[in-house]
Amino acid sequence: RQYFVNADDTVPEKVVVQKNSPRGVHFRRAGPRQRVYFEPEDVKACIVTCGGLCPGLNTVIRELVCGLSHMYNVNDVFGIQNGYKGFYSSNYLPMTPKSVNDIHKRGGTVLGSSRGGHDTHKIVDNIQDRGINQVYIIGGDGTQKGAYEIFKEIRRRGLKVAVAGIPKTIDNDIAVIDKSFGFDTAVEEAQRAIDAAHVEASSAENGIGLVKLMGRYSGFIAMYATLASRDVDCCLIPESPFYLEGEGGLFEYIERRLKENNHMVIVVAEGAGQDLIAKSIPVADQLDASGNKLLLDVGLWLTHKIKDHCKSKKMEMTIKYIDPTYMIRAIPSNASDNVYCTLLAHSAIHGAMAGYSFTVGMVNGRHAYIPFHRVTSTRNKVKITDRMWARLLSSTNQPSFLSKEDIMEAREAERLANRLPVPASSSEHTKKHSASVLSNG
Ligand SMILES: Nc1ncnc2c1ncn2[C@@H]1O[C@H](COP(=O)(O)OP(=O)(O)O)[C@@H](O)[C@H]1O
Ligand SMILES: O=P(O)(O)OC[C@H]1O[C@](O)(COP(=O)(O)O)[C@@H](O)[C@@H]1O
Repeated sequence: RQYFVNADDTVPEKVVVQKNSPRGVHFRRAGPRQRVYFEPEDVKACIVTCGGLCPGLNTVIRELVCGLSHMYNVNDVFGIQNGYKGFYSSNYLPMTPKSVNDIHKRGGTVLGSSRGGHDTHKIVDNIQDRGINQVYIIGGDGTQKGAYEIFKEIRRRGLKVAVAGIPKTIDNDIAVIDKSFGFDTAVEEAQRAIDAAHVEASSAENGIGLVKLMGRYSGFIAMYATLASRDVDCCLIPESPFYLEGEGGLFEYIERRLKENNHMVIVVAEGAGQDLIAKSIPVADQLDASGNKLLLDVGLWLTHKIKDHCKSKKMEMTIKYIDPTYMIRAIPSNASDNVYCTLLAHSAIHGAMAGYSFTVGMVNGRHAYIPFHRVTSTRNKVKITDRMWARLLSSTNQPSFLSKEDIMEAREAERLANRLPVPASSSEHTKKHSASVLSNG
């Protein structure tokens, strides 16, 4: 992880508030001092939330409004309602420290959110018409891509406007940053669903509790919730392909586990096994308003598959499927996420007041300003060749579902992604594979 901070020439390595004076705030970075770019009395700021919900959205909104007012005496702050389209389709909502005082105790976002509706020109026209000069945008990777488009258009028009992206992702799939706000809360809340699944499973003969957790492309919540719980016997994530039938397959493991323990708990991330479902239920891909692929319900599919398998083996069993997705997303953030949200909001304010445009985030434990394109060009995923996944496998004792070739391919993909040299011990297979990947670009 070498990107942290100073990856763009407009981005300071570290900005620390040094002095709060009526004429403006001075900043210190590793080197020379910097005057603020905006005089507080000139600032007109707006805040928007886009994409799916995540615990902590209201805390970030609250801290942006209060931070601007308390740290900089900026009181001209507006909320954009219902995501990007709110820039041009609804009225702006004036926000004061008083009006946002209690919102962090509620889940969701007081501003509303939406998918789709990103029209760069209309958005920047409205920013320009209304004289807004600081735009705080809270959302996931799609939102940050949108923020980058807005920033580029603002730069093209030569406007004196700072765009600050605050990454939100309950899936923890945004690259570069250590973790997203709301993630801790989500893992904690997932325990309640896992506990319920465990109680149901252990109260029945051959009981199976199946819990689906979020994670379209990245299985972080499923992995951490499994590691935290210790009641989970099997965790399935998108990064680790699995199969049902035959030696080393999921059915064989289920049979064994039920024989040994009489019950079991399975956690599945929503993006796991999508290729298997598509093979058994061929349906055309559907997209949401933002262009994200709509996933098929792996929990429901797996429930039916397990039932059918047990029936064919004349095995009595009970399976209870729990999908707590929206319950997890909708709760307010916990104490540690509240602190993290506050720090993110404050960093965003300091950076914007200094005139920078960036995505803010914690990188290797330091608050950093990151160029938009660095967080949107890749996705953070669980590395199945890394020790965290190995720890999970040891903790659950589940099969890895991986062949030797799968592991070598995963290592090779990781090596190519990190541009590392071919290890001396690497087999001919790996060398051939890397040569073919390189020649295919
Ligand atoms: N490539 C893109 N360029 C511009 N705007 C985008 C892009 N991708 C998504 N958006 C906009 O960002 C918002 C949120 O995107 P979405 O993918 O739904 O959620 P998230 O930000 O959580 O990933 C939507 O309003 C969508 O139109
Ligand atoms: O709110 P919707 O449209 O049902 O979307 C559900 C999706 O939202 C998420 O909770 C978060 O997704 P985003 O990061 O794109 O907002 C995903 O885990 C889930 O697949």
